Amino acid sequence: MTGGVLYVVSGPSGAGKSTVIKKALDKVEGFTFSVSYTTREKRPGEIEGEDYFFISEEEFHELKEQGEFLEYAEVHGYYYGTSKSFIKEKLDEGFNIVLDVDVQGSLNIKKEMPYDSVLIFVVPPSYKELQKRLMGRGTENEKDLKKRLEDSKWEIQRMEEFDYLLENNDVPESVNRLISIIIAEQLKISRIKDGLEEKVDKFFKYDFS
Ligand SMILES: Nc1nc2c(ncn2[C@@H]2O[C@H](COP(=O)(O)OP(=O)(O)O)[C@@H](O)[C@H]2O)c(=O)[nH]1
Ligand SMILES: Nc1ncnc2c1ncn2[C@@H]1O[C@H](COP(=O)(O)OP(=O)(O)O)[C@@H](O)[C@H]1O
Repeated sequence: MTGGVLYVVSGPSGAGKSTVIKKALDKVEGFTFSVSYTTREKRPGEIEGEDYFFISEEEFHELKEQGEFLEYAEVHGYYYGTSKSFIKEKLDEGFNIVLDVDVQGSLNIKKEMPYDSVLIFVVPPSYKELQKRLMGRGTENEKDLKKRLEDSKWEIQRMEEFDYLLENNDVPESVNRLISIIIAEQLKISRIKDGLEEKVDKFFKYDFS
C-alpha cells in the first residue's frame, strides 16, 4: 500500500461514519485511525484512547495554545481536535490515516493541509432514517439530539464539496464501498508517484503523423 494519504470521513451525526470506518479498518492493511480529542462525554462502550481522548474544556484550550491541533472545531456544542503529532508520526511511519472529522474540518484539511487527502461524505438514505438511527443509538439527550438533527440540514448541503458520497443503506455494502474507494485512490496515487500517469500522458501526446 502507498502510505501517506489522509482519508477524511465526514457526515451528519448518526449517518454511520464510526460503524463503517471501524469495520473497514478491520479489513485493510497499512491504515490507522486518527483518534481525536473531544470535550463531549464518553458514550457507553466508547474506549478512552481508541474512540477519543476525552478531555476537559480547560485541557482542550491548553492543547490548542500549545499548537497540538492540526485542526479543531466546535461541533454540535462540543470541542473536537485532530492531534498534529499523531498525524505526523503515523505519516512518517508510512501509514495511511482515516479521520472522522466534521464538514468544516474536512474542507480545511483538503484546502489548507500539505497532505494527499480524499474526502468521503457519509449520508443515510433519508432524514427520517437519520432520526431513527440517532434515536436508536440512544446516546444523546433531547437537547443534543435536536441540535444534531438541526445541524444535519446544513451539513447535507455541503456534500458536493467532497470527493466521494457514500450512501449508507446496508452496513456490509457501505464497508465494501469505503474499501473500494480506498483501493481506487491508492492505485491512482501510487501510479502518480511511480510516474505512470505522466508516461501515459506522454504516450497519448505522441505525434503519430
Ligand atoms: N473538526 C473536527 N471534527 C471532529 C473531530 N473528531 C470528531 N469530529 C466530528 O465531530 C462530530 C461529532 O462527533 P461525535 O460526537 O463522535 O458524534 P457522531 O457524529 O454522532 O459520531 C462529527 O461530525 C465528527 O466527524 C476532529 O478532530 N475535528
Ligand atoms: N446502514 C445502517 N443501517 C441501520 N443502522 C445503522 C447503519 N449504519 C449505522 N447504523 C446505526 O446507526 C447509529 C449511528 O451510527 P454511527 O456509526 O454511530 O454514526 P456516526 O458515527 O456517523 O454518528 C448506530 O446505532 C449504528 O449502529
